[in-house]
Amino acid sequence: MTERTAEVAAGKSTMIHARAEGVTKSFGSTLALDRVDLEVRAGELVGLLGPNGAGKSTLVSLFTGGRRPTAGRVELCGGDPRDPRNRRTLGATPQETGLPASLRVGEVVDFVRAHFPNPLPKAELLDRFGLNDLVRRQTGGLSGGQKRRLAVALAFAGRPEIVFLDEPTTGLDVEARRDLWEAVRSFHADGGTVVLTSHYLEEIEALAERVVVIAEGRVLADDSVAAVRGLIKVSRVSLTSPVPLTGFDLEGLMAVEQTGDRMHLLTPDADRMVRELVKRNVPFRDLEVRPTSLEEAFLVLTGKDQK
Ligand SMILES: Nc1ncnc2c1ncn2[C@@H]1O[C@H](COP(=O)(O)OP(=O)(O)OP(=O)(O)O)[C@@H](O)[C@H]1O
Repeated sequence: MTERTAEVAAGKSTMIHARAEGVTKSFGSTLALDRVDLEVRAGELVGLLGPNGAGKSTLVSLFTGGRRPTAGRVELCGGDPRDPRNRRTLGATPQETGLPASLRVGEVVDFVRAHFPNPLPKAELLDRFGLNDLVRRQTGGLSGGQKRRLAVALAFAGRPEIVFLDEPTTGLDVEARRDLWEAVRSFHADGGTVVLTSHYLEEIEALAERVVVIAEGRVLADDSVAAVRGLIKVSRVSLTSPVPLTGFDLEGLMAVEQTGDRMHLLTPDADRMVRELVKRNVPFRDLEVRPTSLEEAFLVLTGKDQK
């Protein structure tokens, strides 16, 4: 166990690896990030969760020095992420990675490792990310999932202290996804700091202890996985009723949507909602209950789906 690992294991680490303070980023008239505050301490594994266009990739690109904030301050390892000296211990996999098509997997790994003073041994890197069988293959001929695995592996080539993984498992099959999770877990167990983005709470749940929920450029929640699960656990109770539901004052109703003659009631507790409907003598037929998607839960959370 390294000194840092021991410190992290003992919960003593207060070192901030990445920090955003009042960060705003605009692209023309699009406000991608709106006064975001976030601190990532050494040894943490943080999941950034949010729907499409929430601002996750933009935040990652600010932390990794790819972009500059419009307002506010971003720090990586105590300094400006745009200064290469502060990126020496950084590893990153952006959402889309351009790999030189004519180079072989082994050559790309060699090329990236050569940029670091103390890289991970090639065999270990290939092994951890299941790339052994692909070493002699040109990257241009790899499948989307294989390219993704290589791109994520490259983030770990220089033995980083902190890695940013932007939707690392997109396009991976179940087995490859599990292998990748295992590699991330083992990096974290050795004291590494991880920030990963995802659309899926399940993915973040499999890895992270802390979830930062982002929607429309703002941090909506920063909490444990269990707390966030409670926050975004929304069910949809659908029914057909000959009468409008307004006026029934149903307890636990977060929002109502209508498609044709079907009414969809969004609620944190579907059982209670069904009891409410019966108690208040609401006439209904064809009752159906299902969990909502994360996107729907976010609409409710951001107040876009008012009753
Ligand atoms: N280079 C750019 N030029 C213009 N608008 C941009 C640019 N990059 C991002 N945006 C906009 O900023 C907002 C946030 O985008 P971002 O890619 O950060 O979201 P995201 O949460 O990563 O989404 P996804 O999950 O779909 O990748 C979106 O409205 C997007 O269209």
